[in-house]
Amino acid sequence: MVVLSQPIVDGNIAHIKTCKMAATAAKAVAIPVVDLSQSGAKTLIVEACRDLGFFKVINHRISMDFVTRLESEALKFFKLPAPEKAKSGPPNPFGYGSKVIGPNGDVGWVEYLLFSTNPDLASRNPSSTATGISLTLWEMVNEYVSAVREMACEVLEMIADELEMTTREALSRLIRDRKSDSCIRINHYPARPSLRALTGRSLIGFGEHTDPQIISVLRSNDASGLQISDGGSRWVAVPPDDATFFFIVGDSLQVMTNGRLRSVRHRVVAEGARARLSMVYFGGAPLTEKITPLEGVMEEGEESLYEEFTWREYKESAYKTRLGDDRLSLFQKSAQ
Ligand SMILES: C=C1C[C@]23C[C@@]1(O)CC[C@H]2[C@@]12CC[C@H](O)[C@@](C)(C(=O)O1)[C@H]2[C@@H]3C(=O)O
Ligand SMILES: O=C(O)CCC(=O)C(=O)O
Ligand SMILES: [Fe+2]
Repeated sequence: MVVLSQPIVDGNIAHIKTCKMAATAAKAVAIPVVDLSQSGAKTLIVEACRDLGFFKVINHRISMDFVTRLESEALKFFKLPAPEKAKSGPPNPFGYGSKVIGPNGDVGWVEYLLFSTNPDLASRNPSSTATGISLTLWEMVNEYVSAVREMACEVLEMIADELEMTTREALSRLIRDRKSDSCIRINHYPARPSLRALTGRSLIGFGEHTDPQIISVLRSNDASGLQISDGGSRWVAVPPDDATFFFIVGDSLQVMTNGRLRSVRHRVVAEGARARLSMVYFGGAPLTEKITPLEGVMEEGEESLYEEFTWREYKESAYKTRLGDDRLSLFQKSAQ
């Protein structure tokens, strides 16, 4: 028998949430575009981080040819038979996962690879020898992380500069640190063309959430699905753009700027017609680092909106929450 297409994620979808197609009808909000080669970039970045917590960059100097090759290599992994992929799982939290997101019962129409880039946690990544993950994929992911981290540092330095922090490196040093607790996730949302036609609803690929780290850098192929919250009750569809990188403000950056920059809720709706592949680098602080408003940002006499915590404390707390929970509210002073 010739297998023309294999079910990339196994059978039953009954437990995955759906949303009405109407909810996905995008409000016309322009996604801010920042040209990194322009002198006014830092002002535009900070404006976008205050308004939406989200923007995309052009003229970023990362080779798109390399990124496309990495994407094909990742797709080769996702096309492997399920038992081969399962050798790299279950995610704990790192490794291959299918439908299950995190440890607390969240599910979505997604399969993924999640790796830590923190050398101290490397032993928790799937071992490169027995997993179905090719050596080429490992090497390319590492090279990608280095390039994207550098771009994230450049952006964080512009933010520090614009907000008049004490040094340009006040933020970037945290993710340049050898002990930076960062990770990379490759998400694959298989195509499922019949669903929308049959039910008029779309499957939730990755439920709504904020990213806990400082900043996330997202790149996807040209399949749609990503939506961001406008801060109110509306979802804004983000038109895919495979030549750019999207930046997402994380909870830690919201705290370090005492709420000036805001972490944005986002989700992926698996629209079904085309498979979506996204790669997200999450830039996090070292585990022992205090996540607290930074000097230079605060006005005289201004108090922190948050209790003091380390990244380790925040991360441990985050991993006890469901994906859509408001994790920061647990640390908000007004909450007590
Ligand atoms: C449900 C969960 C998945 C998550 C850990 C958590 O308990 C809550 C935060 C989730 C999140 C969202 C952003 C990133 O994709 C992620 C890797 C992260 O750091 O926080 C995931 C976690 C995960 O998938 O393990
Ligand atoms: O796949 C995407 O486009 C977004 C995924 C995401 O938000 C995440 O992995 O945290
Ligand atoms: Fe996210």
